[in-house]
Amino acid sequence: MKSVEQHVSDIVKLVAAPEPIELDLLRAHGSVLAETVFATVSLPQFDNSSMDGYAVRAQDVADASPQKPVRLTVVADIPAGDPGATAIPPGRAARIMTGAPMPVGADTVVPVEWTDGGVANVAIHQAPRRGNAIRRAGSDVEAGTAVLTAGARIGSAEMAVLSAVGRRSALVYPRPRVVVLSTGEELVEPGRPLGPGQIWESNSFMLTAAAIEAGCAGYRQGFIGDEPAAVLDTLDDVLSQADIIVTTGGVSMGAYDVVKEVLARLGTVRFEKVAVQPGMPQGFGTVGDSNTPIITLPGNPVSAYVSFHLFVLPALHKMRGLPEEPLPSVSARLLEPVTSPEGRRSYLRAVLDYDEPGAATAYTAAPASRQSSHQLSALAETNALVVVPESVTRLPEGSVVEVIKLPSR
Ligand SMILES: Nc1nc2c(c(=O)[nH]1)N[C@H]1C(S)=C(S)[C@@H](COP(=O)(O)OP(=O)(O)OC[C@H]3O[C@@H](n4cnc5c(N)ncnc54)[C@H](O)[C@@H]3O)O[C@H]1N2
Ligand code: MOO
Repeated sequence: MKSVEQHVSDIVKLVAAPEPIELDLLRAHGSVLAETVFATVSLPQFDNSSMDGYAVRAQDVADASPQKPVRLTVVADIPAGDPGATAIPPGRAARIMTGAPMPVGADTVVPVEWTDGGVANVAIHQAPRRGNAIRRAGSDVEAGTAVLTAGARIGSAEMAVLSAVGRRSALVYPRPRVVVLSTGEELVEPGRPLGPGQIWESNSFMLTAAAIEAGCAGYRQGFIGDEPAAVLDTLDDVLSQADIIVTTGGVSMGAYDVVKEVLARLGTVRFEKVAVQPGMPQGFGTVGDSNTPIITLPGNPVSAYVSFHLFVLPALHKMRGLPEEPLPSVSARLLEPVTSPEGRRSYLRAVLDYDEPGAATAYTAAPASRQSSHQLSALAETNALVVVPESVTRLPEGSVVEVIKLPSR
């Protein structure tokens, strides 16, 4: 049987690294930055007030106290957005709002709470230190510095930085479009009634969500029955919308394993057994004139979920322009004994907990009691995968094992 590493490597080789494109900011959300972004101006660009209050000269209010408030004439009102042309003479104040530029002549802001809030005149009853409540030009970002480096994932924080330095668009690796298609004559759309022998379809929902969680644009094509012509037609339809197609079901040994039958005829898709549990029957290749990559996962829901994380995620990372790195893992102490088939590497669903910071391993792993590949309820109850090597068939409670943390769990 093929090793897990070989299968990961084959699938990663199957997909291409992305070409960068310029995208408008909100469309760039979730993409990976393909350029380093420099600030063309300083942020803030000008000294401004960090509080609503009064712009003054510190020396004019140095003696202010509750017993002897200092009274100043207010000569101007400076809202945020003021062009900053105001000047105050000695012994005068200007009412100033948060974010408004400091007037020429003032060196300090007195918060409104330290005053009587006067409009024509103001009584100040607490002396500020010089420079109080002023945000200096360049105190956030200096002009010419890099604010984001190539490779950054554009989330809400990066969106804030890009727009604040005046960028309307960015050079990015766009999110790969992942089309998810399931097969099976027994499948019924959730929300519709079930007939005898039927089940509600879940794989395409699960994997579309997983693709979106992985930073891709996930599209649920839904599911089709076991009719080869329908499978071919549907694949043809989705080719133009997909950077990669992920299918589930129909890849084992059954008489109706339609994905295998149809794609094997197209010639470029290989079907293999990988030494893994769950997720042994796997396939990958390309379809159509566009040579669109296709990964065919097994239909059992837990097998599809685990194989997505083991085999599809690394490819999606490459397609997003991210470095190839495995999912993070830690060493943990097993809270229950586990078993595993000889010659296959098991990935057992488990709850990983941070337990005793002082102990040899600070983590514990509690394997789910339901480990069969149809027992999908265990997926939502767990957050990690315990790895049991190919040569190991049982491990007692207390064994220290490698545990992979599942993303977004
Ligand atoms: N004689 C053999 N039988 C099986 C073998 C084998 O080596 N020899 N391998 C088993 C393993 S391991 C797996 S995994 C499955 C893979 O089967 P397929 O990929 O062909 O998937 P199906 O037969 O279509 O479905 C399997 C199972 O999963 C349910 N399913 C399928 N699609 C969905 C969906 N979209 N949503 C929810 N549930 C789904 C389906 O009803 C079946 O129960 O083969 C074993 N058999
Ligand atoms: O290898 Mo299959 O994926 O267990 O159920």
